[in-house]
Amino acid sequence: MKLAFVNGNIATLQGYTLSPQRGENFGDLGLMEKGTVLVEDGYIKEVGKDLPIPSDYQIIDVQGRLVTPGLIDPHTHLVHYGSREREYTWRIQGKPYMEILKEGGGILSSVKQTRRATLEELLKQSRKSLDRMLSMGITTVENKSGYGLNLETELKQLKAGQILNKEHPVDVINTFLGAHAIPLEYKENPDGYVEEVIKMLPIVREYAQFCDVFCEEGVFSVAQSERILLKAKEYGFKLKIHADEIVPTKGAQLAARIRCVSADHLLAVDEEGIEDLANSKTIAVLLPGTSFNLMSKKYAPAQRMIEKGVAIALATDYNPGSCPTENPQLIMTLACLNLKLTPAQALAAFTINAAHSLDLAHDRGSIEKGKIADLVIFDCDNVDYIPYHFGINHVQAVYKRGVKVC
Ligand SMILES: O=C(O)CC1=NCN=C1
Ligand SMILES: [Zn+2]
Repeated sequence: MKLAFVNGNIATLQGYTLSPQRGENFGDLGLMEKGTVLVEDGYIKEVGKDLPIPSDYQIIDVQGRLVTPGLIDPHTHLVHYGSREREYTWRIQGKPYMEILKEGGGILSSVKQTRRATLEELLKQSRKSLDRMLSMGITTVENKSGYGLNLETELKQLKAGQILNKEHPVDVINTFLGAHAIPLEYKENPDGYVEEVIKMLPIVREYAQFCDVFCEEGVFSVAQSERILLKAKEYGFKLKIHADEIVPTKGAQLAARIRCVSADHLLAVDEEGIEDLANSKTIAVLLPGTSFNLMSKKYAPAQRMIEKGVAIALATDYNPGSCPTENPQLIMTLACLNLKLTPAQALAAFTINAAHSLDLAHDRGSIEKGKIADLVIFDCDNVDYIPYHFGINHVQAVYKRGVKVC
C-alpha cells in the first residue's frame, strides 16, 4: 500500500531518535507547513515539502490539517476488571486514597474483581478501552499487570495484554507490576510477598518486557523496590518505577542509580532526585490526570525538571482508581494548565519522549524516514488548539502502520 499525505501541517518531531527532548529542545516540533509524507508498506518512506509523488501512490489531501506521530501512552493499568466508582463519593468527601487502600479498598478492590474475572471478561473490557484510546489518537500503549498479586492472575492479565497486542491495531507493551500492593494474605508478612514476586519473575518474563514497582510509603520501600528491580534486571526485564507519588521516598534517586527506563508520578520528588534524573537517561513520566482526579493540590515540579534538563513524557495513568480516563488530549490540557507545559511540549511528551520511556524511539514517536507509519490527522491546523479546546476529541483519522484504523 502506497500513500501520499499532502498539504499537511506536519509535526515531525524529527531529530530525537537517539536521545529524548530535554531542556530548551523540549517542545521542538520540527513543524513542516504544507508538507508531504510518503508511506509504503506501513513505513515512512519520505517526508518533505513539494515532494514529487510517484503515480502509483494514493493521494490523501489533508487540507492544511495537523498531522502528528501516533500518540504513545507509556503508563496505563489497561487490563483490569470492574471499576471503583463507589469510592468516588468517599474521595469527594475527603477520604484519602491511601486510607481507602489500607482499609482493603483501592487497588485491593480491583484485585478482588480481577481475580474473579475470566480471561474473556478481561479481554472484553480492555478492548473497549483500547478502542477509545485509538479513537483519541493512541497507537501504542503500555499495559501494567498488578491487579492479581498472585501468579495465576498476574499471568492472566499479561496474557490478555499479549492477545490484545496481537489482535488489536494498537500495540500493547506489557509491564509486570506484581509489586503493586501487598495482598491481604501477606498483610502480616510483606517481605514474604517480596520473595513471592521475585519467584514470579522468571515465569512472567515471556509475557512482559518491563518490570515496575509501586515504590511508596506504606507499599514497597526503596530497599524492597531495589531488591525486586535488580532481580528483574537479572532476568532481562527493562525497569520502570512508580516513584515519589505521595511521599518523597527517594524513588527517583533509585531509578537513576539502577538505570530505570522511566520513573513515573514524581509529585513529591526532591531536588536531589531531580538532579539525579537530569544526569541520567531515565525518563520522567508525568501523570497530571492522577493529581487532578485525586483532587491533589500537588503536581510534579515539571518546570524545575525542565530547567535542570530532565527528559519528560506524559501518560494517562488509565486505571480504575486514581485516574479512570483513556483520554490523552485531556491529559495534554491538564499538563498545560497544571504543569505549565506548552502545547508543543505536551505533544513531544506524548510522542518522541514517550517512545523513549518505552525504549521504542528507534521505530516510532516521530515522522521520519524508516519509522512505522503511525499517524494522526487532527481536525485543526495547529497543536495549541488541542489542549485549548478541551473535553472533546480532535482526531479526524488514525493510521496504524499505514492502514486507516479510525
Ligand atoms: O489505584 C490504582 O488502581 C492504580 C494506582 N497504582 C498506584 N497508584 C495508583
Ligand atoms: Zn500507575
